[in-house]
Amino acid sequence: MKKNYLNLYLVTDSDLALGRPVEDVVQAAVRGGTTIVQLREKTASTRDFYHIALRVKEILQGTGVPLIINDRLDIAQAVDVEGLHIGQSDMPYEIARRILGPNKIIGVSCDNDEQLLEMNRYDDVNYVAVQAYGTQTKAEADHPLGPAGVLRSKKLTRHPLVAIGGIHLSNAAEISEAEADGIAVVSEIMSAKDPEDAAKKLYLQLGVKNEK
Ligand SMILES: Cc1ncc(COP(=O)(O)OP(=O)(O)O)c(N)n1
Ligand SMILES: Cc1nc(C(=O)O)sc1CCOP(=O)(O)O
Ligand SMILES: [Mg+2]
Repeated sequence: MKKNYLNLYLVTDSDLALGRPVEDVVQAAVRGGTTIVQLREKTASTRDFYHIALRVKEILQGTGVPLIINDRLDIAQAVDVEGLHIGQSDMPYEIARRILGPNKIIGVSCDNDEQLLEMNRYDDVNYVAVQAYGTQTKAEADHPLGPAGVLRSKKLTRHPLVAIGGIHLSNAAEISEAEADGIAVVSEIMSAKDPEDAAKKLYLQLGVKNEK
């Protein structure tokens, strides 16, 4: 896996893909510099999610871009992807780690300082995620921190930090400057007319942290 693999984190949502197959958007986004992809398909059936994951895994084969599954430990295992993203209502971290083993990436969403500090108990968390700004994409996301709060979170956590929520071309640089190790986006890439170009432009906002 590449150093700085968290830099430009695409989280998918087929419903926002303007009718295009999610794998086409992923492929274009990776051409544009996306460094990690999470399949987040909240409305897909288990069978559909499984088949999308197989297709996206094939597309990412040989690119060095890890594939992460949102929420679904069973699908992460069945497709043997690189990792799993869990939040505070999902499988507890230590159970997911025990089942997936030491070599998989596991990222954990933290909605407040207590949850960030709780994750500091574990050496092997690969990253934590916090909310940057308000977003239309996830109705339940209601804890935006802004750049100052992202910087504060970075100082509280001992793990790499990903910021997500309302990140677009116009504000990606300020979140990157707030010492986030990665910025995660859904709509900015999934709903872009040209996802490759959208990823390229975002990548350029990340400055020196992108050195490989
Ligand atoms: C990179 C990243 N950060 C945060 C989330 C949100 O996870 P969660 O709180 O479990 O909410 P859902 O995505 O499951 O609705 C994420 N998926 N990815
Ligand atoms: C999946 C997700 N999680 C969030 C959180 O705050 O935990 S915000 C979010 C959606 C982000 O979408 P967009 O880039 O379109 O704003
Ligand atoms: Mg979740």
